[in-house]
Amino acid sequence: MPVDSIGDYILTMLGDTPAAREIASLMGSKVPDATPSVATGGAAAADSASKGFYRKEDLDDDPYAGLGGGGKKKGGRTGGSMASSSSTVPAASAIVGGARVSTTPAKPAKSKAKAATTSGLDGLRSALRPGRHACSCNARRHALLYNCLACGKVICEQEGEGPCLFCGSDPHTTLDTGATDEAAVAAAARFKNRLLEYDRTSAKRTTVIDDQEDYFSHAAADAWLSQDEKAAAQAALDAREDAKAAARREQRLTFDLGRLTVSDARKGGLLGQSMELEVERMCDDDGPPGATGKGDAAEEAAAAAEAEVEARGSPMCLSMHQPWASLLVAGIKRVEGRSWPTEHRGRLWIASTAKEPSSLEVAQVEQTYASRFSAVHASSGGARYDAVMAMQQQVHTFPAFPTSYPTSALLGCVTITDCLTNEEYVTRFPDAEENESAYVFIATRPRTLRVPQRISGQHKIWQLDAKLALAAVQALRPVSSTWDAKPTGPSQPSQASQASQASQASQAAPSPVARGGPPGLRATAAPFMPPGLSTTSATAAARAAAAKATDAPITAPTRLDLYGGAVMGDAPHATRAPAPISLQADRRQRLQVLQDGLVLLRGALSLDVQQAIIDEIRELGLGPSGFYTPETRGGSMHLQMMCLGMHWDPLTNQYSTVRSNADGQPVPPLPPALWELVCAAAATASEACPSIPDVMPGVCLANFYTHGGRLGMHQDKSESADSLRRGVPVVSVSLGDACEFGYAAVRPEDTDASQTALGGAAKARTVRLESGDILIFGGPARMLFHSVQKIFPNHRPKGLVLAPGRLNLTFREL
Ligand SMILES: O=C(O)CCC(=O)C(=O)O
Ligand SMILES: [Fe+2]
Repeated sequence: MPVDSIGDYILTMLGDTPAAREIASLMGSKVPDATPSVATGGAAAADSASKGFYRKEDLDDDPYAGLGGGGKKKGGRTGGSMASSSSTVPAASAIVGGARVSTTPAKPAKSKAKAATTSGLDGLRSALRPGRHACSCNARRHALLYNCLACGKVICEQEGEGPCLFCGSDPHTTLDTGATDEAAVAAAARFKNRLLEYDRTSAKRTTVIDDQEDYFSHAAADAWLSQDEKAAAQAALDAREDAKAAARREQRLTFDLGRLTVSDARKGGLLGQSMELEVERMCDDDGPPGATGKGDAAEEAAAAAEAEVEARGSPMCLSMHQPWASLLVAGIKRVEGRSWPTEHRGRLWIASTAKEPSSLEVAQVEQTYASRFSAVHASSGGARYDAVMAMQQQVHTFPAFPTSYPTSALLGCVTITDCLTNEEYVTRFPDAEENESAYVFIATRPRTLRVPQRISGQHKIWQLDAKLALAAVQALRPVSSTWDAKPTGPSQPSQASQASQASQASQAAPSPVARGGPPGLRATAAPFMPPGLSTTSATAAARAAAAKATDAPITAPTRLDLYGGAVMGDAPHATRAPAPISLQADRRQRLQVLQDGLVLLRGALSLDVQQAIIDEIRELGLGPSGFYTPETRGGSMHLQMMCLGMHWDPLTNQYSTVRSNADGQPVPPLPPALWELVCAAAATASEACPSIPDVMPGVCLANFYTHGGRLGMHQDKSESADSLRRGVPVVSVSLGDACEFGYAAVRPEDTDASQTALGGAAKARTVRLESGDILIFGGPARMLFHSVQKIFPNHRPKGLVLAPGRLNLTFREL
């Protein structure tokens, strides 16, 4: 097809639109001059009849529709209303709501096509049909009037003013609604202005200035300084760094190996105290290595005092035959017997003699200790207890036997806390290993040397070379020694200590021990206290005594001493051996079923057993993971708490292996003897109330309430979903002053009847819990709400040694 014809074809197919004309003229067609005023709004209507370009659909429906569709030709004017005009009409101003179409005769196509080309799209905007017609040009072809306020459609001149041809809404109504509401218009204007203001100031407002930078960077990087100030600050910084570097080059340090100190010659002062202290802090008899001592000022003071005593005096050493020497520093053997007493307290180095033990001798001794461990282990719940503790990673294992028993060697050290006559030893340590010597040295905090040092020993307790001791201290390794029974018992000063003191008093110069050191390290008439805890307990005792006088709650950070300032000697039963922790024989006769699943074992514990439990808890409570006052989101609790087995965090309501909300300390294990007691109590309760299942307690919360103490209504529900679902009981042991214990199936202020499904009365009831009672709530009563409403001061068994108040232990299975 010739190119000309293509142009014609385009005009035929696309209609006489300016765009089509332009294309056709580019293709070389002789485009007739449809309108003299393409650029000013004229339409092709006038010439369309002769050229056949004008099509009805193009105008009736959509100006763009003609581009794609065919249709019948239509000649002449489009309607009587069509105005005749040869002038150029400003599109936007002259034509609103109507249309003006030029009737000017056609001019040569070429020049008009050119005019269309030069005028561009502006020229297209004026092609209007008379009247209002729906148009989808989006004001690209016709001049823009406004947007429909209802549907947003772009209204062009072709559509004209009036109800929207798309959605039908009337702009006047729409506009009127807003326009008459002056308040709304003003608010909208304010809002608009605010947005514009935000936009204008956005960069300024969103600039981040890091205030913290001051703390973490030097002045030269301070965002608040000007360039000059920054430069000055940088110069000062450089000068300081230079000065420091110069000073470092001149540093002279003096290591005093005798006094275990490091000093700076220029400054003329001590830089570091004894390096021993660090090692001392790592080792403790009352918990796993590294678990104690940190952060406890009293213990640090004790260790410092011990080191000071040693620094002034001389390190002391005891020679022992193998295999006992190695077993002592390995924490397997816990005491050492001699025919002579000693006044030595504190660190005692242990050296082995030259006598080689036979393999039979070693095997026999090891066997003796292994069987002893099995006996202690079996009496404390054995495998079932192990299973629970292993789950909580608190495995009680027997310390490993030494792999060798070197002779003539320095092996390690222990801390001597006391020297007892044999009679005293048997009374105070009825469960501990046998020893028939006239005097028994109580050894704690065993530590072994990584590499034993060859040495030739002397008799009795002798002075070790200070330099060797200093080197040895750094090679010490703590060992766990928690497997054996802990010393418990009366608080009289040992006769052996008195004998030592008497002999010491007769000497002209006081011994280092008498001159200094914490009370527990001295041979005084102080009550027996576990090593490392003495200062803490003395301070706590003073505090508790003060609290007793004022009956004020004990909130000081010093650990609570459950003896409350009393000494065990005050108690009538104190001279007797501690009772094995078990239930009273007649417990079944005094059992009360308060409701299904809620059982009270009245008087389940004898006075001696109550005291034994208090003693055990007191010792743990004085330790680094002892009693503290928990903070909840609502403030401090009105009690002091210590957790055993796992730590209950009141902020998260969850259990953790360390005291997550307090001091990060690890949690002491659940004492095996208490574990057994709890299993037995739950078993007794379930005999009377079969809805109560067995319990394998993994955690104990010890709460101490002073006379003003209390605990609000709550459920114990931090345990696992499985434990709660099975209704595994909570076992609660009451000691000391009686209390009013409230319980209810629903929280009293809660009227939600759905909760009565918990069983029992919805109304709160109370029961008085006395010292030695055990309350068990499990099965359908497991989720009971309960509270401690008040403490009855001095309502307690006579002779019980416990600070004024109530001690409660709740045992739960996780
Ligand atoms: O002290 C008591 O008798 C109750 C203690 C208690 O409910 C708890 O520790 O959750
Ligand atoms: Fe509770």
